Amino acid sequence: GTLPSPDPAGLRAVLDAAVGRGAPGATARIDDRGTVTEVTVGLADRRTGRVLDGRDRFRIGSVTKTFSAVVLMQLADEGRLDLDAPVNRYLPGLLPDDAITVRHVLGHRSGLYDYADRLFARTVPGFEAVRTRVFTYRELVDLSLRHPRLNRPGAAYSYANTNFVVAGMLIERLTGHPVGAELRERVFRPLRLRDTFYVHPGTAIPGRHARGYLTPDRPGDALVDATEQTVSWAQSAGAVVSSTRDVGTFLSALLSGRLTSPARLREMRRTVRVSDTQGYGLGLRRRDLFCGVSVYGHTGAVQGYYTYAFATKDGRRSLTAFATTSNNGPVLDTLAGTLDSAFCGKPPH
Ligand SMILES: C[C@@H](NC(=O)[C@@H](C)NC(=O)CCCC[C@H](NC(=O)C[NH3+])C(=O)[O-])C(=O)O
Repeated sequence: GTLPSPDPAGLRAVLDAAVGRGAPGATARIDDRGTVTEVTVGLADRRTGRVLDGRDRFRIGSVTKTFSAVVLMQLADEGRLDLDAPVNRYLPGLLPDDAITVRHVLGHRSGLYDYADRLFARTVPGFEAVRTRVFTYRELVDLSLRHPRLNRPGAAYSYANTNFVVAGMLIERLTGHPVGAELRERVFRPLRLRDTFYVHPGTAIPGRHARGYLTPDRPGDALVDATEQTVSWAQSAGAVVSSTRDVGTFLSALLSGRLTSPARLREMRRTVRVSDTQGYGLGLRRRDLFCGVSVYGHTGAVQGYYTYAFATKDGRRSLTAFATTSNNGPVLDTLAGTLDSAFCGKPPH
């Protein structure tokens, strides 16, 4: 059916609230079959006072997981990957349990522990300890395997960055190319995503970008400029840099069936329950909004940057929003309101 019109005033109110709760800047872009609504509030750089621009690039964090999943779904379409095969068939001896399949990994049902929980138990020291470090995939998986698994393979949803590190290892093993090269060839170039880069292990965001500020755990402590980091702790789980326009283009292309076969797209959208209003498919989140619309995409949280990137099931309308802080629950919860403004229109009075 037809969606309510987007609510630009509501969108601005949400972004103003996010800035009011501690984000230096926030921006959102709705693309409704070519009709674009864009709202931007606050600063790109607190030191120089440069104001945020809707075209500024930023770190999309776990929205990267959707990009990595697309590469593996394409390999499945090409007959080079069996989603129900054990990961260990392609990466012998990697995981302690042959029963963990590729599908379990892409749906966060492997039970593998999320090493990021340990790395970032103390937010700022944890970040400072890894911000210039370069990890191998194997080191990250080994960090996870030091801990007991959370569930038997396939038995439950338990989010872990480890799963999309394994996804990156699968991409490199199956193609013989680095993840960045596969993302460029299969997604960035075909869709002409000129603001989108897989940046690892370099720490600099290419071109004009928003600076990201990490909120410390202790209230009142100064924000930490987290813009430059290797994101080596995440890589194929979180290292893509992009823009609101490019992420919207990507999600619309994916959900309108331009990146995979219809069968693979159906598999990506087949979700397991995360909560009453949320599900997780393969590298894809589903959120059910109060107005009865379900949207598909991903959230992101990398030091200094929160992202919401979702689109309608057919990809005809997309919303990409980011705020230039992280580790700030009120900002993350506030930013979720961009979905309501984008897909549910004006709230019922
Ligand atoms: C949530 C999102 N996940 C991601 O984007 C991945 C890449 N990020 C994380 O797992 C959080 C790492 C800690 C961030 C740090 N937090 C702390 O350090 C907390 N002690 C921060 O907020 O910057 C998703 O999949 O939806």
